[in-house]
Amino acid sequence: MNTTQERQRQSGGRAATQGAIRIDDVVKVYDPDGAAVMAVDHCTLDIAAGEICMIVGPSGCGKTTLLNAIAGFHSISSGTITMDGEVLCGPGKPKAEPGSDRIVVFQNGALFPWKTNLENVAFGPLMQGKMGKKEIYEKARRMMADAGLSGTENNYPGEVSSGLRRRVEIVRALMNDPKVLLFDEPYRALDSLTKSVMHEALLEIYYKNKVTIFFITHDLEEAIFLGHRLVIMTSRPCRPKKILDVDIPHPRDYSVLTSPRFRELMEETSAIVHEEAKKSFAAGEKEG
Ligand SMILES: Nc1ncnc2c1ncn2[C@@H]1O[C@H](COP(=O)(O)OP(=O)(O)OP(=O)(O)O)[C@@H](O)[C@H]1O
Repeated sequence: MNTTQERQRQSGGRAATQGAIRIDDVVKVYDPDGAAVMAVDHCTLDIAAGEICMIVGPSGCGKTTLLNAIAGFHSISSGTITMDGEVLCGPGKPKAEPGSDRIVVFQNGALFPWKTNLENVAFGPLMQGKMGKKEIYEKARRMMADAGLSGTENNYPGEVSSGLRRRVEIVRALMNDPKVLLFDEPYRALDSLTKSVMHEALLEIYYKNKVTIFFITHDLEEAIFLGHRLVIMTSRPCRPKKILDVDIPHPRDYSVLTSPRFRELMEETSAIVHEEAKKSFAAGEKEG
């Protein structure tokens, strides 16, 4: 079975056909004429369409720098990033154009508190003006229903639980039909019980939408639970130190956490993560 078929099997059937990201020999040096901070060091990584790719690495290693390069928020110094074979940034074009095909999901606090959940979800497409208002609201209601948000359409974000708010934030991003969702440690401050609710919500929404997910985390358990693949980065400057296929089939639920394979994968990876964290600590990187 090839990798795509395997991924298709693992993700529960229908495979995504768009949103393949290739990071090819990317280097990023901040302030090259001054302090010259090298954040990314000849990093190469292929992410398949519809893959949940978890990026794990110590504080300050350069994970967000990579995410920002994909999103088009920052330039790269050399190398190339492509999406579905098209150059996002590379030689002669150091910075990608930000676009609705790659959306950073800002979790917690990014909703307009004075708009209802439905109005928040419909906001982006309404502003873009590419679809009719009726069509947008129909789509918004349908996507909210798919994400378990029926009945909350007319509530304001402050009136629903934080779990439901975060679902609204993801649905708002998905309204733009992105190929890739980018998450930068969305659940870092949450206790493990709340996190587990968030993880299940994210997977539930993912199984219906199958976009590519680039997800940064410090939390190894979270990474193995959610990801098709785990990319463990070196301490700064970052590049993949170990890439691991998480061979636990999707759909997953919380029973996975106590399975022998999950524990094996934790054991296989925790020493590497710990080693890089120690290097990063010794180099004086601070908790971001
Ligand atoms: N605009 C900038 N100018 C100079 N240095 C920067 C800039 N942005 C980030 N850096 C440095 O680049 C390195 C990588 O930063 P980045 O935010 O990508 O790391 P990270 O792995 O996402 O960290 P964390 O997990 O703590 O969020 C850090 O040493 C950081 O201080």
